Formats: sequence, structure tokens, C-alpha cells
Amino acid sequence: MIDRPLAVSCGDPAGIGPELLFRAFGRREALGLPAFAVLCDPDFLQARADRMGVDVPMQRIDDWTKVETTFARALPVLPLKARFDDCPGEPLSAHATGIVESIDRGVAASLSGEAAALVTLPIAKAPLYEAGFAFPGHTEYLGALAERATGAQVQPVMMLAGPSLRAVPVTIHIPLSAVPGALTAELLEQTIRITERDLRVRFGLSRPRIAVSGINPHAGESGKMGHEEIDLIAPVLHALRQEGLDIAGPLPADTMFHERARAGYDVAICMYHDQALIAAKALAFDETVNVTLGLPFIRTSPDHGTAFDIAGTGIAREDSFVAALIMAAEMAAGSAS
Ligand SMILES: NC(=O)c1ccc[n+]([C@@H]2O[C@H](COP(=O)([O-])OP(=O)(O)OC[C@H]3O[C@@H](n4cnc5c(N)ncnc54)[C@H](O)[C@@H]3O)[C@@H](O)[C@H]2O)c1
Ligand SMILES: N[C@H](C(=O)O)[C@H](O)COP(=O)(O)O
Repeated sequence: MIDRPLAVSCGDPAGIGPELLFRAFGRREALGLPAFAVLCDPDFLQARADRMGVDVPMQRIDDWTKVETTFARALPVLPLKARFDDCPGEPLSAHATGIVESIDRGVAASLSGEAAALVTLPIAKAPLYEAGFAFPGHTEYLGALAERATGAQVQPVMMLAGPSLRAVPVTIHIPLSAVPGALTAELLEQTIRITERDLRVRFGLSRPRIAVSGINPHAGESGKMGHEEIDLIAPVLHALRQEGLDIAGPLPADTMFHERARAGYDVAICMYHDQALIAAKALAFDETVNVTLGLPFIRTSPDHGTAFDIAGTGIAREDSFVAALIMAAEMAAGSAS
């Protein structure tokens, strides 16, 4: 149990975020969900509910202390300064200011302790870029906000956590052609250290078992299919093993995700985005949660995107968002595993 609410940022209003909110709120008692409030334009939310023919009681509130008492009877909404048009499936760069305001205020509430954690609904990158937003995703933006707030250097680490796999990409939202250049010993070492620490501190694993992939086919086949494993990855793993970390690798990525292999580790560290995320989403698209490690606050998110193709139709599944709410609450309560 947590004694403070979760902050939910609204994501892209043209996506499926609003309907996930409505559905999760409607199941709050059955699922025993923690209290949450969304940072959004209340008139827009009402318009989307009306458009979809969904009867969701909503209540505007003006501060976080009102969430707990409101949640039993209505979805608490903290109004944004920005207004949104209701246009499911049609993202607008004019919405960028409000989307970013929602994230900023969720982060501020999580840092101040008014909220126990931040759960972000999906954003689409293209309309934000068009409006001048300079970050490839939440992960990088949250790292920058954390640096600004703490004055300390922050490396945010993306982890996709599902029922049978936790997977971490070392390089995140960059073109595949840029991966070999971006993959440095320092980045790899820091990513492993942050993952290992957060799995102990935030997920209660006393000595996380870490499996690290190679980057080349067959983990380089003894240097015949690439040298990054020999020159870069293996030396980092050797040094961390000397410190007592439980690390296997570099492993061929194609054979480290089958069921028996997964039983041998608690987290897979992968060299690039799709190596980690294809495995996580293929295994459990509906249940996997995107968690940002390395931050001075807790942030989770569903593993899927804005799904513009189905926004407003009512067929979106809320499972991953519900899993993100539950994981955020468990992390805040110190009971995540
Ligand atoms: N956390 C985030 O903010 C986040 C995560 C992933 C992708 N994105 C962004 O979302 C946008 C769209 O990305 P995409 O199309 O690659 O992925 P997507 O996850 O939005 O959609 C992929 C497919 O899965 C379906 N789908 C997604 N979520 C679903 C749900 N809850 N229920 C039922 N079906 C669902 C969609 O209809 C689509 O067919 C991109 O701009 C991407 O950057 C954001
Ligand atoms: N790579 C993520 C995914 O596909 O799930 C997605 O882009 C979200 O990333 P952020 O949490 O950084 O927005």
C-alpha cells in the first residue's frame, strides 16, 4: 500500500491514452488499483468519453491531496493550462505544449513527494519534434529533467519488464547505423551498474543475475563476425565480475531469450533498442511495463505506443497500463519483485 497517489501524464491526446484511463479507472475496485490522478485538459477528456459513449465520472481537483478522497467516486483530473482538441488518430503538433506540460508537472509532483510515482501514457515522437521538442522519448527527457532538478549527472536506463523477461537496451533511440559508434565501455559499464543497483534497491533482488548479449551474430563467433565482443564488451564484464557482480556474456542474442535460457538470469542487457524490445514485446506485449531506472523518482509506462490506428474505437487493451500502475505502486511501496 502507498500513502500518496500516482501521477499519470496524459500522453498524446490523439492516441489511446484517454481510453486506457477510462478503462483502468472503471476496473479500479476489481483490480485494487492505487489512487491516481491524470494531468490533462478536463474538457477534452469529457469530449473523448462522450464521443466513445463511455460514462466516466470525472472531477477537477486543484491539488494532489484531493486525489485519495476523489478517486473512490470520480477520476481525478488536474487541469493543464493547455487545451486539447478531440481528434483521435490525428496527432497535432499544436498539442505538444500540453503534452510536455503534463510530463513536467508529473515529474515535479514525483520529485516533491506529492505523488508516489509517475506513470506516463504514450507520446508520439514526430508531432513533438515538429513542435521543437528535442528529446527522442520520455526516457531521455526524464533524465534531463532529473539533471536539472538535482544538479547531478543522470543516466536514464530503459528497462522493459514483463512476467518472464526484464530487458535493458544499452543504446536507446538512435539509428541502427549509429549503434556501434555510440556503444562505449563507459556507457555499457554505467548501464550495468545502474541496472544492478536498481534491481537490488527498487526490486528487492539481493544479487541480480545479469546476462549480457553480444552485438554481432553469434556474439562475434570468436572475432570472425565482428570484434566488439572481444575488444569492448568482454573486458567490461570481466572487470565487473572481479567486483563480484553475477554476469554472464557476451552471449549470442539469438539464443538467450528462449524459456530455459531466461530461467538463468534476472535481466538481459542488450546492445540496441530492438534486440531488447523485440524479445520483451514478442513474449508479453499486453503485460510488459517500460520502467526508467537511474532516476531520482519512479517512472513506469505501458510498453506500447499511441496506437493511432485504433484510437477512439474502444478496442485498445488497458492491461499494460494497469501493469504500469501496479508496478509503480509496488516500487513506491518497496514491494516490487
Ligand atoms: N511510452 C511511449 O510513449 C511509447 C512507447 C512505444 C511507442 N511510442 C510511440 O508511439 C507511436 C506509435 O508507435 P507504433 O505504431 O510503433 O507502436 P504502437 O504500440 O503504438 O502500435 C503497434 C501496434 O499495436 C497495437 N496496439 C498498441 N497498443 C495497443 C493496446 N493497448 N491495445 C491493443 N492494440 C494495441 C496498435 O494498434 C498497432 O497495431 C510512435 O510515435 C512511437 O514512438 C511511444
Ligand atoms: N522505445 C519505447 C518502446 O518502444 O516501448 C518507446 O519509444 C517509449 O520510450 P520512452 O519511454 O522513452 O518514451
